[in-house]
Amino acid sequence: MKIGCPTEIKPQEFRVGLTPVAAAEAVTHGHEVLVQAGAGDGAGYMDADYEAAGARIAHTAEEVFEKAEMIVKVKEPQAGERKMLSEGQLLFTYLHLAPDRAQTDDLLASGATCIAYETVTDARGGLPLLAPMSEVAGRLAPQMGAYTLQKANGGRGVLMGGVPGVAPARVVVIGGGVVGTQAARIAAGMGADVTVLDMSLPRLRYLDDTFAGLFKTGYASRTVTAELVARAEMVIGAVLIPGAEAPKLVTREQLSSMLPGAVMVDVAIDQGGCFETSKPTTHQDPSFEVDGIMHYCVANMPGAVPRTSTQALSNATMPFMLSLADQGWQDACRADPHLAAGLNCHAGKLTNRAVARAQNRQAVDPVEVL
Ligand SMILES: NC(=O)C1=CN([C@@H]2O[C@H](COP(=O)(O)OP(=O)(O)OC[C@H]3O[C@@H](n4cnc5c(N)ncnc54)[C@H](O)[C@@H]3O)[C@@H](O)[C@H]2O)C=CC1
Ligand SMILES: CC(=O)C(=O)O
Ligand SMILES: [Mg+2]
Repeated sequence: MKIGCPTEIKPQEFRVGLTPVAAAEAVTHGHEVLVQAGAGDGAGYMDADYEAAGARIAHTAEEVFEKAEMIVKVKEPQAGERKMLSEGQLLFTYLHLAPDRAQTDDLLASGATCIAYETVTDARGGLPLLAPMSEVAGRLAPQMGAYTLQKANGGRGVLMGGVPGVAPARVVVIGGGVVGTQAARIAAGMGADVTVLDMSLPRLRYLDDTFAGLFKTGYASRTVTAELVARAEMVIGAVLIPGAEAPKLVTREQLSSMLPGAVMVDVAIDQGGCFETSKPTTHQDPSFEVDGIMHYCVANMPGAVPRTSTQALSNATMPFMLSLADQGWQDACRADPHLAAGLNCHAGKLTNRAVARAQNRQAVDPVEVL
């Protein structure tokens, strides 16, 4: 199969869809790999590294999109990239379609087959292609939040760990999955007073058994959430209902009950955000203020550490990329229902129920297109 990897064009996105190691693996499997010139620069991979791995360098994104049967990327295709997709082409990347009607329209119109990293599942109920980036974003969230908490950056002027005789910052993490767990670990490591809220009792049990003493857990009822949010210096939003738009768990009205200069880090922003006042921001201009509360809502947080993130993402995507290339998408999805769960669009049809529900559209079962 001809596999193409274009340069990411989302603002301040320096990750790349294929590492030279992944390219070499695909070449060993007998595939042709075409990488856009400079695609790996931001992550520290030079064109020569890809050539040494057996890939060819394309001068433009147009060439990659025109020649490749499968496009491997990181971020959802931007409007200009969507115009270059063609019928029968396979796109393997993050999509986050639920809150993004314009992208959904374009992908359906292209006739391409689109497999979204974030809805591929595993046998333990996890999301194996979202998890590595959730680990990165979770570990970054307290770091970004702590910077935003500094007075000069609009925050309350509170140090995460406090100092002897002065209390640490109170941090509330809503959602105790991959992002939430990593965020809580780092925030606690910085010395903050951390509570993780979730609605899943098995998850709370796991967190309590594993991290007792490091951070506290709480059941995410509206009342408990509102009480803790009102007293927190930092709130980290980390909920997920796979494929669906994030539920709004902190309303605009609640902001007036919060500490002035408190910081809300909405990691769930790529699924629409879990605070009513969130809107997506970029690494260039990451935070904004509403009613005295700072909001950090960068939708591609792992792009800030592209070297770590590219390696972590590629470790997870490589086996799936290889089975798509070796078997073709239909046989690969027939053989692996967890990969089939990643199918979001095929030949103008929407194939993910949660996305269809979020956008009030019809979906067909992926099984029908296999
Ligand atoms: N902004 C960024 O750069 C990135 C964003 N993300 C996003 O972060 C979010 C979280 O991802 P993961 O941690 O991997 O998901 P996960 O599935 O591991 O965890 C989500 C947790 O939220 C809990 N939850 C669901 N509804 C809830 C509610 N109403 N109240 C409290 N808890 C609730 C679930 O029980 C689960 O434990 C996703 O939207 C994901 O797309 C992930 C990576 C990067
Ligand atoms: C998961 C995701 O959206 C990201 O890594 O940017
Ligand atoms: Mg994202």
